[in-house]
Amino acid sequence: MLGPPSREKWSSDFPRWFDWVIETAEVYDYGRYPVKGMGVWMPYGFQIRRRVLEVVRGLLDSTGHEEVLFPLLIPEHLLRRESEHIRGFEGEVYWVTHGGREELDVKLALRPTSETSITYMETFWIKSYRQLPKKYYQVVSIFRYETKATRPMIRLREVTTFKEAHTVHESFEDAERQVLEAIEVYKAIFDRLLIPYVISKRPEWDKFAGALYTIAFDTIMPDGRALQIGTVHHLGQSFTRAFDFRIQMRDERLDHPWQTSYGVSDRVVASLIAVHGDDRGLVIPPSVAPIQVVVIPITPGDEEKRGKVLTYTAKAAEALEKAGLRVHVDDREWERPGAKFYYWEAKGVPIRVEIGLREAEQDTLTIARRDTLEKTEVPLGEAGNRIRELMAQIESSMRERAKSFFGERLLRTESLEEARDWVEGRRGIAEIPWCGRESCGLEMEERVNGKVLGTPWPEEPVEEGKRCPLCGRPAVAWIRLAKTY
Ligand SMILES: Nc1ncnc2c1ncn2[C@@H]1O[C@H](COS(=O)(=O)NC(=O)[C@@H](N)CS)[C@@H](O)[C@H]1O
Repeated sequence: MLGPPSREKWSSDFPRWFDWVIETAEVYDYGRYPVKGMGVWMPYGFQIRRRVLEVVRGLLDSTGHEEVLFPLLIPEHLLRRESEHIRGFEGEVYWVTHGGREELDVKLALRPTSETSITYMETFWIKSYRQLPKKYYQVVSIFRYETKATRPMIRLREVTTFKEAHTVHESFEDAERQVLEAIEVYKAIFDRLLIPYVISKRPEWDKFAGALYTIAFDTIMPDGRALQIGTVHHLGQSFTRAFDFRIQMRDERLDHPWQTSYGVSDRVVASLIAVHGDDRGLVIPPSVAPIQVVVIPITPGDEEKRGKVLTYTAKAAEALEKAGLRVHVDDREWERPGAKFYYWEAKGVPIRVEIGLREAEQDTLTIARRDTLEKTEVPLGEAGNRIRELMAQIESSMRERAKSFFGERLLRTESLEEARDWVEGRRGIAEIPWCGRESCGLEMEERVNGKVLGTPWPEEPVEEGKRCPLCGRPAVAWIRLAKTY
């Protein structure tokens, strides 16, 4: 074998690779639906999305979150209740102004996110600290009139896989504890999907509208640009004050409770596709692969031998299904084996099983793993266990490969020029010492020609003597910059 598939196109022209792979693997149809920034989940992609959401829901449900479902439409007066929030979203809101031929007397927003609608209903549901903490979440479509370049799954105007969690607490500290829990949940989600990330505290000038602070997860795309794949916000009492939401506190006082919110979106699927792909297509982690094993019979011309192969194929598929594997037999008559190999490699199926006359006569299976294309032959009787072991090996080698790729794209330097070359050169994230002042932070964005992602979370001390390269003051933190999506 020539070794694992190349990643030339995958890294040299990532946006085109991404468009190619989601179309070739029949994951997502983007660009043909006649509304900008809105795409269609096709059956295979919808299966991947469903399994990713199973991971997300599983981790939220097992940490005391309750799933809810709120209306899509938010009346203008609710959306405008929290001034910072509406200022942050003013330019991005879609409005509904008519019902049929009638003009509506109240404009209705398509939710850009749901802090306002959820806080409003919480004022009816929650009266006492005894009911806290409350942890709601929903998986919905949200709508944002994005003006930056829209991209499939990565920057949408209808974000179709938006998991938003909203929590209520009796104190700032308990909300802070919830921020930590949300970060642990997000770490678990991305670890399960083998997606590497850095966690940063967003700078004051780029936090979520209405939040006290924002903690963000960023991964790095094959072209060296960072992608924000999850965010956790401490909302303080911003929304509870705006909605005059008071409850009876432990000391009998009436006071405003404290909130957090945290979200992930279609970008989780986008980063799963991007981080693990190669020039042949998707490489899907076995745990979320819709099909884990595709069985391809290689039938000789002779009728009798063909029958032998197909009978054995059915027996093998049944044995693998009995072993609890998600199996698909590709017995399409009109496709040659080679074309089938490419078809299923593009779809990223972790394991391919080839069955020809030899396997049928020797009661064996030839197994090819998608990530490295390596082949082995195993007796049918051991195949279930061997494939399960192989899938575990695939997960850990995919995790390692993603981690080492990511590690090579983090640079720590005291030189602004080196940081600029790194970011300009789409090499990834650069970290430089920072004095903590906004003016220097914004100046660095100019000089490095990148976006400030923030500072490491949890906070890391900066060694003695490190100075901000712009003003010379002692550095209080390393600041991260990168090209971003
Ligand atoms: N236009 C978009 N397309 C795809 N994903 C997006 C888009 N806008 C935001 N996201 C994703 O959604 C996550 C949460 O969005 S957010 O604005 O940061 N936070 C909120 O809306 C809070 N209400 C927490 S749910 C982001 O971290 C990002 O990964």
